[in-house]
Amino acid sequence: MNVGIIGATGYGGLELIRFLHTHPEIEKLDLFTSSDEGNKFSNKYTHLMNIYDEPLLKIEPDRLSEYDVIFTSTPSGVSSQLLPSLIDKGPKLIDLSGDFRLKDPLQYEQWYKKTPAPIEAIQKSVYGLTEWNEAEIQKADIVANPGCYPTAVLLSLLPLLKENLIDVKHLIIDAKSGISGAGNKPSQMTHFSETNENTAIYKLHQHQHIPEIEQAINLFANQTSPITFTTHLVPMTRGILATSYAPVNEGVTEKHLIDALQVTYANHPFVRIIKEANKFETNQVYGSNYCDIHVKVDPRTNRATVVSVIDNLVKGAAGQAIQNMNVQFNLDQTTGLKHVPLFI
Ligand SMILES: NC(=O)C1=CN([C@@H]2O[C@H](COP(=O)(O)OP(=O)(O)OC[C@H]3O[C@@H](n4cnc5c(N)ncnc54)[C@H](OP(=O)(O)O)[C@@H]3O)[C@@H](O)[C@H]2O)C=CC1
Ligand SMILES: CC(=O)N[C@@H](CCC(=O)OP(=O)(O)O)C(=O)O
Repeated sequence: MNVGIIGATGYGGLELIRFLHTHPEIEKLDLFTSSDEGNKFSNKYTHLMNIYDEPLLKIEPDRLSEYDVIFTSTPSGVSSQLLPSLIDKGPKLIDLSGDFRLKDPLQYEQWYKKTPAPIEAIQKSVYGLTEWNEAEIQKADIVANPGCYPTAVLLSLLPLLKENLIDVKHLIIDAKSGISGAGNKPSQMTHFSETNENTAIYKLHQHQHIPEIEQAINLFANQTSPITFTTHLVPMTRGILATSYAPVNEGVTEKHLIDALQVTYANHPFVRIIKEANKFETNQVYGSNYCDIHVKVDPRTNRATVVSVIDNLVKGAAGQAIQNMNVQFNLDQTTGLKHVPLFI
């Protein structure tokens, strides 16, 4: 397969390169830039020296239809302009940004504060939460890869909501992310002296992943309710830990919750249900495409605590995007993604 990455110089792009480099079906991998045309990729990223020494390519929309797959790993508002004219023109399109995730363009405008993609393109896009939407992804010309937080949250909650085991109306989701979640463009929020020795809550009640999570809960679990979702920035590079709290419904025990998770993911190699967790931490999935989930019911409050961890750049971005590509091309989902987590 011939693959192009737009946004190759960003954090998501770098992870796409890392996994696609050893993917057995990739014959050609071209790296595109909007700001650094002609520069040798390894000048910028020395860890890829002798591996990707080719110059970065200029984005020429007319030539993108030559590829089998185009990944866009660009800030919001870029792929909404670039991809619509490529739909049905040959390449499978996989967008890592939020531009094609929300089905209601008004919601995109409200939460992203940007102009939405054309409605026809939004309608053709398929939400790429692989474990929950495989049949649609397989047929899709354009995949909207999920956000990092929604991936961690939805994988852990959907089985419980779908079986009506927990109460969505009283659901509270508290999530924490490493700083690479904010991309490689420095800002006041991500500056070392602002993040080191610090933990911050941000985008309170305004996070763009709130409507994405609500939309997916409706689509896959048939439940409609506004959710409470808060995000925190913690001083680490990678990782998301999402903790959700909800009352269990009448007659539901911890075993019911564990069974629902185990049954749902029995044939999904990247989701690991951890029954007994003396330790449960972001580092256990570092650098890998795993999502680990643990659940416990507190008998004193009758509330379930559901916790999940992912690497935001892998299962939360590039890894899941490649998993979706594998599905689109009828390959085993794990192709090119069998890396075990790094011990750090
Ligand atoms: N970081 C994360 O954990 C996750 C990120 N995402 C989403 O994925 C997307 C990429 O994220 P991330 O890699 O972190 O972001 P980065 O900021 O690290 O990288 C984005 C890249 O996009 C390129 N770019 C910027 N403007 C344009 C433009 N106008 N046209 C074409 N390319 C452009 C830049 O490369 P150049 O200047 O060379 O063109 C840049 O390196 C974002 O939408 C993000 O929200 C989703 C899930 C997780
Ligand atoms: C730590 C941090 O800043 N994380 C980002 C996640 C970015 C992302 O995945 O957002 P998209 O919906 O645009 O893809 C955030 O909270 O906005």
